[in-house]
Amino acid sequence: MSELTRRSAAELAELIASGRTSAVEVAQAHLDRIAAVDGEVNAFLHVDADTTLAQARRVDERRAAGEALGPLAGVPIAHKDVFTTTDMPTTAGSRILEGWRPPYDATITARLRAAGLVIIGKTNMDEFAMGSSTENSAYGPTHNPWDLTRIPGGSSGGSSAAVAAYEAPLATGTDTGGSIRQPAAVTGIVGTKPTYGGSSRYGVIAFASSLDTPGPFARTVLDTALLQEAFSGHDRMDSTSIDRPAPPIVEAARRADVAGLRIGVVRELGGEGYQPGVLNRFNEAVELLESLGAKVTEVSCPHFTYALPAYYLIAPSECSSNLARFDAMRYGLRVGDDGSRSAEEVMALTRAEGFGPEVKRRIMLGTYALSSGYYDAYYGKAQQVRTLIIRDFDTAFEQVDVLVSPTTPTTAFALGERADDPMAMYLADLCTIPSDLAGNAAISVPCGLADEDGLPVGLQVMAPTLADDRLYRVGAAVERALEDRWGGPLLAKAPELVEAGR
Ligand SMILES: NC(=O)C[C@H](N)C(=O)O
Repeated sequence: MSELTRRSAAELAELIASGRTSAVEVAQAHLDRIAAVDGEVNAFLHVDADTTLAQARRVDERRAAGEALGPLAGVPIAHKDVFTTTDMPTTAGSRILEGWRPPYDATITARLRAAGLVIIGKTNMDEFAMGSSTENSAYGPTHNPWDLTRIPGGSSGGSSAAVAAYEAPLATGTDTGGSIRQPAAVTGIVGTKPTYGGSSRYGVIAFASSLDTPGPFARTVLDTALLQEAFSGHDRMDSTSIDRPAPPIVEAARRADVAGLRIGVVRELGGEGYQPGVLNRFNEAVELLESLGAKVTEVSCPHFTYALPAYYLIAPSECSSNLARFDAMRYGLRVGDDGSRSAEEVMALTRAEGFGPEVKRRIMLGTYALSSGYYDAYYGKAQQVRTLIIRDFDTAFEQVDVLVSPTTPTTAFALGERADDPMAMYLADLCTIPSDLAGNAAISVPCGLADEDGLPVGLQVMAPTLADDRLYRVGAAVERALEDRWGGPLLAKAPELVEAGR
C-alpha cells in the first residue's frame, strides 16, 4: 500500500500544496488501494479511474495556473451514492435508479469540486438510506474492514468502510437517524451529523426531509472539521438551509480543549441492553474528559425512550411521500412497458421490482401512519413526542454545554445477524435518533476497543443547534488524549486488511 493512503487529508493537502506530490499521484495511490482491497470490502458502487484522474489533472493544472484553491485541494473524496454527480451514476443503492446519470451536481458535490477535491468514487449504502448495515443495498453488502464477516454500519456503510480501509481519506454521508455516526462508530473513524440546515440537502436524494442531514467522515477529528467547513454554508437552493455564519469548527478542532466545559452524561442512553465492553470504554472516556478539566454531571432526558418509535412513524411517513416520485415515468427503471399495459400498471410493476423489502416496508408503514383516521393517532402523536424530545434537549442544555453517550449500544454485529429482524436492526440507532429529531449537532469519535470482541467503540457528543464547534473541541481533546495513551491512532490497531497494506 502506498504510504500516501495512510496520510490524513490535512497532510495530503499540505504535501500537494508544497509540490512534494500531486493530486494525480494521490488519486492514483487511492485507486490502487481500491483495486487491491475493494473486492473484499465492497465499499464502492462506482469507481472510474479515467474520470477521477482527469479531475486530479485539472486540479494540478488549476494550481499551476496560480488559481486560489481550498485548503483540501487535490485530496480524494468518496461520495455516498445519494449525492448527485454529473460525471458518475447515482443509484441511492436502489435498482430503481440503476444506471441513472443525474443532470446536475448536489450543492455539496459542486462546492467540493470547486474547492479542488477529487471524487474517487461513489459508495455503497442501504437502499435510500434505510438501514443500519448496508445489507439493504441492492448491490450486495459492504464488509467491515476490521472483520470482513461484520457490518460496517449503515446506511452510509460504504463511506465508513472506504475511509477505515484507507481507500479514501474523506467521505460524505447522510444522517437521518444515525447513518453517519453509527457507521463511524463501528469502523473506528470520525463522523459528524451537522446541525440540520447547516449542510445543504440540494441534490441529495431525499428519504425523510425534516431529518436528512449530509455530513463528513474522516479518520481524524481535524479532517472531519476541514471537510464539514468546506461544504457548509447557506444554500438558496435548499429551503431549510440556515442563513447564519457557520460555527468555527476548524478552529475548535485545533483548540482541542475542554477545560471548564460542562458535560452531561445522558442517563437514559446506557445501562441494560448495552454491550458491557461498550459501556466500559464509554465510562473511561467520560473519566478522561473529567481529568482534562471538564465538569461532568448526569442529566436526565426522560422522553428519549420514545425517540425510536417516534422516528419510525415520522421517517417512514416522509419517505412514503418522497419516494412517490419514483414512478417509472421520469427516470430510472421501467418494467413491463410493452404497449399492452396502462401507465398505472407499469408504475406498479416497476415499484414492485425496483424497491427492496425494507423500502416497501417503510412506504407501507408511512402510508398507514398518514392515512385519514390514523393520522392523529400516529403521525400527529409522533410529532408531539418530537416536541417533548426537543424540550428535553433545551432543558439539558441549560445545565450543560454538551451531552455524551455511547454512539451505539453494541459494536459491529455479524452480517446476516439482524437482516431478518427489522426491530433488532432499528435498535442500532437508539442513541443517535434523538439528535436527528431535534435537529441539533452530534459527532462520533473512536474511544477504544470493546473487551469482548476487540471491535471499535464510538463516543457520541451532542451539542445545541449551531454549536457544532463544541463537538470538535470535545472530539479533538478525546482524540489527542487517547492517542497519547495508545501511542497512535485507534485504526493502527486494526487487523490484517487495514494494517497489512495488501
Ligand atoms: N438513515 C438513517 O439515518 C439510518 C436509520 N438506520 C434508518 O434506517 O432510517
